[in-house]
Amino acid sequence: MSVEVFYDDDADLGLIQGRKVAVIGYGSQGHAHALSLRDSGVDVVIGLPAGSKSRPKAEEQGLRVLTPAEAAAEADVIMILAPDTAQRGLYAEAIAPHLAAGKALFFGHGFNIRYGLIKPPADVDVAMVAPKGPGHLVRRQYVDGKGVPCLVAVEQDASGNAFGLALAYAKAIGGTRAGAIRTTFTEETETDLFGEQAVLCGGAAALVQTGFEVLTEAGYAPEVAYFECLHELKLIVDLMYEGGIARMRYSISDTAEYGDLSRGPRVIDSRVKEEMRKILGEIQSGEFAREWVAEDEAGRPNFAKWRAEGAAHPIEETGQKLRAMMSWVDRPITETA
Ligand SMILES: NC(=O)C1=CN([C@@H]2O[C@H](COP(=O)(O)OP(=O)(O)OC[C@H]3O[C@@H](n4cnc5c(N)ncnc54)[C@H](OP(=O)(O)O)[C@@H]3O)[C@@H](O)[C@H]2O)C=CC1
Ligand SMILES: CC[C@](O)(C(C)=O)C(=O)O
Ligand SMILES: [Mg+2]
Ligand SMILES: [Mg+2]
Repeated sequence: MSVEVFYDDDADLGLIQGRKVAVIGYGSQGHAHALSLRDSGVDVVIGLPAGSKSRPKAEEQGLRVLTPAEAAAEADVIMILAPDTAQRGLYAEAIAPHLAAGKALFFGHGFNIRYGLIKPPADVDVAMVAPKGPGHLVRRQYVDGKGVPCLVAVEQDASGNAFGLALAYAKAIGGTRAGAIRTTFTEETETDLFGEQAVLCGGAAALVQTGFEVLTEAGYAPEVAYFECLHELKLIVDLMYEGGIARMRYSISDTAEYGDLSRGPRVIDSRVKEEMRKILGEIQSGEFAREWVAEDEAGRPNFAKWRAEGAAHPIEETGQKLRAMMSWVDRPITETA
């Protein structure tokens, strides 16, 4: 099945330049969207609670900051870029009372719509512009005249041109420079959750930590283990990113390639694939969403415990020492937010 991809020439920037956009939240995605929308000539206002620690960051960039309710009342396109778990309460308190026919409600991820946590009225457009990359990269690419590919979806087309409006928004943040792919809220949500849990974040972090543990428990120096299991991963992934797995295999030695082909499937075996299928099933059935919402409502006890355990893993201390020797690597986490 082929996907539809849209580029700059397919999008009419005028559609979003003619609207007032409220960006609710000013974190990883929020700052990138807001600054790039503004630089694309769009009238932007930021919505943040009175005590939010993001307020000074937005104000330093010369953006106008209101409360979420004030911003939602003023704007006719409302992009929700607060944490997924905060969105349901935020929507009920600050956004729903200010939605009116003709307005548009936008998301950067489909979680709350896919799992029925937010149910917008029928007379507003509901769309998604989801960059396929972290917010800081979205902004950096925009500033460099490039873009991060986006997924664009429409859940509800009250105006008859919700997709055109979403494409215009994607253009304003640089997404159509790289390509905007049409999808659905369900496809974006389920694949995004699966990717971050099984491969990109959960899978990759567990693979790296486990490799590091096996080497150090066998008596090898943590510094050497760090290079082998974490540092060089970027170099290998960069090759995959540029030309796929085939390009990576072309660049590595024959010895590495034979080890890759003969041993890789033993590490990621049929048991791992079965577990990945179970994880996908939990996402599709809503089990993961229910678990995460309940964890959040309970004050995130497991999240805090697992986060602390991860931070205390010996690979972090080794990495901190080694990265201090690599001035070109130890960049601050955020540059613009
Ligand atoms: N991180 C990423 O790169 C990606 C994120 N997404 C999606 O984008 C959305 C935003 O995620 P992300 O950018 O990571 O979020 P962050 O955690 O980086 O930032 C959240 C922002 O929302 C603010 N905020 C918190 N609570 C509220 C509230 N009740 N009302 C208004 N603002 C609030 C925070 O303020 P404060 O500083 O005060 O906490 C902060 O400015 C999510 O839907 C996520 O799934 C999609 C693609 C990639
Ligand atoms: C991979 C994590 C992500 O899905 C992302 C940056 O795209 C997220 O939710 O942060
Ligand atoms: Mg993602
Ligand atoms: Mg995600």
